[in-house]
Amino acid sequence: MGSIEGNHLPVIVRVLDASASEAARTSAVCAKISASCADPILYTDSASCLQDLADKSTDVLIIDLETIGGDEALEAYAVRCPKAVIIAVSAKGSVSRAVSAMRSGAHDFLTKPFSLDALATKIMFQLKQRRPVLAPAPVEAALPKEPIRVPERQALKSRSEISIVVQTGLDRLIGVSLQMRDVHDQIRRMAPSQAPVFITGESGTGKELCANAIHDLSDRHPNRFVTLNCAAIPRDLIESEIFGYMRGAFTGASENRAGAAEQADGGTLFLDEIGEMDLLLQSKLLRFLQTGSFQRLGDTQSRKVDARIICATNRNPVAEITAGRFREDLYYRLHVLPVHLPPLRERRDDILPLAETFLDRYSSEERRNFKGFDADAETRILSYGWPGNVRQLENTIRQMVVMNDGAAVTYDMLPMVIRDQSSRPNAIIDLSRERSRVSVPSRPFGSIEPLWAQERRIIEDALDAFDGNIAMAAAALEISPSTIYRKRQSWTARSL
Ligand SMILES: Nc1ncnc2c1ncn2[C@@H]1O[C@H](COP(=O)(O)OP(=O)(O)OP(=O)(O)O)[C@@H](O)[C@H]1O
Repeated sequence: MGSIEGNHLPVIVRVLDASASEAARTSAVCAKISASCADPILYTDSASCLQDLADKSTDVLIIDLETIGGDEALEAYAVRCPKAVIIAVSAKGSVSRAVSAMRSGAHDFLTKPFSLDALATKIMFQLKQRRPVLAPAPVEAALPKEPIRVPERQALKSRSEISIVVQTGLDRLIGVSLQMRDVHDQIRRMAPSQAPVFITGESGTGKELCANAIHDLSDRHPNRFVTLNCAAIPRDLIESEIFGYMRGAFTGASENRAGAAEQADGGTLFLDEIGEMDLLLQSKLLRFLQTGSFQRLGDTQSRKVDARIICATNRNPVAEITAGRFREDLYYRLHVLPVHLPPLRERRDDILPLAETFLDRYSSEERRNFKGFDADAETRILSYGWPGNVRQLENTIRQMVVMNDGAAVTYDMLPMVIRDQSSRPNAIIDLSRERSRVSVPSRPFGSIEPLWAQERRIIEDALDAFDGNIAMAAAALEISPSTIYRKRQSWTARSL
């Protein structure tokens, strides 16, 4: 995104709407966003918009879904401007439409008629997520003193405060679990190096955020962080996207164009889903890594750039090498600094802090009043398996916020798939197995234990079964963690 890297270039806004008057009205949003905007570019037809998205820089794309033939068509636009903020608008708004548009690449959705203020708020929120406007600072100064910052549940910021918070580096990669503390630590150590980073982890575990954090904490942060998602680009276009092309190199190459490698000169090139690259292109990438030089498609001249490479995959790279789909020599070139992001189900301590952060974020954005989760909702959220990892958790919270309002998220607000855990046996932890590991303490035969003592025994059994992890014990007992804290206090009071 040309103007999104802290160099204060004007924001480039494109609006696609078959109705010229609607497009013109929408483009007036430029006057409302607190960033300097170039003259917005309006389109009433898809073809010219698609062409420009492929060839020219775009920071914000506002796109009418009826004009492009529905939310599924959105993907073709998103692929052409992977760094742009995309706001989908539609006269046929519904939650399923919004969710589907977001799945196809939109960052947000608005139902027509919408207010320009609402549109401006959404754009600014997304731009700030993407553009940490930082004064260049020495790396040490950029390092957060506290590695983890989780919003205090009771001390919610005001909406306006939340919307102007600009998070960078590790701040955005929320995690309090031991595993995530370890990841934060690795990121801090790897950031100053120039060596390639190889990030693995299931889809939605935060690989891109991790790559972003490494860039933000490196001395390359004043320059660009360029992402190329190899899975989102047709295989035969990946080469021209990475290395660029010269006019006439292929049909449709109407002008010379720099690829992602050149755009990332002095900065970081993030190759997401690298496992999707075909073998021929893998050998070109290897040559680029070995020599730092490459040729644009259709060019005879070699070019050199200085871009740090970070790549990510949700596949098992060793299995890919064994299967002959990934070059072993490329793997060893790239696999210098490995980072693995564990799935969310293996770091359950992160679930609540993440859920609360998303609740704050989307309540503020959607102007809702949520302050937290009630005990039942919290228990369900903590015990669910989250096969889609943090992305699924984020989308779930967002969907709940859009659909409901109140002070607390209740169990009934949870989507069916989370509530109805019996339909997804693998999605929940096997509590019976966990419980069977602890022996039940013997009790005197025939004696009646007071209720509080029975409760205490059950809760302590559960805590033992989960190595003292209160969140998991509470999830197993289907009570809120705060109930355990309260009960513990009452036992202490009894024994005084
Ligand atoms: N630790 C985290 N803290 C806050 N948000 C997170 C975290 N991890 C992931 N997310 C959010 O979850 C979503 C998915 O994250 P991201 O795109 O980084 O995952 P990914 O592993 O790269 O996924 P994929 O493999 O599908 O590309 C994003 O919206 C991101 O902001």
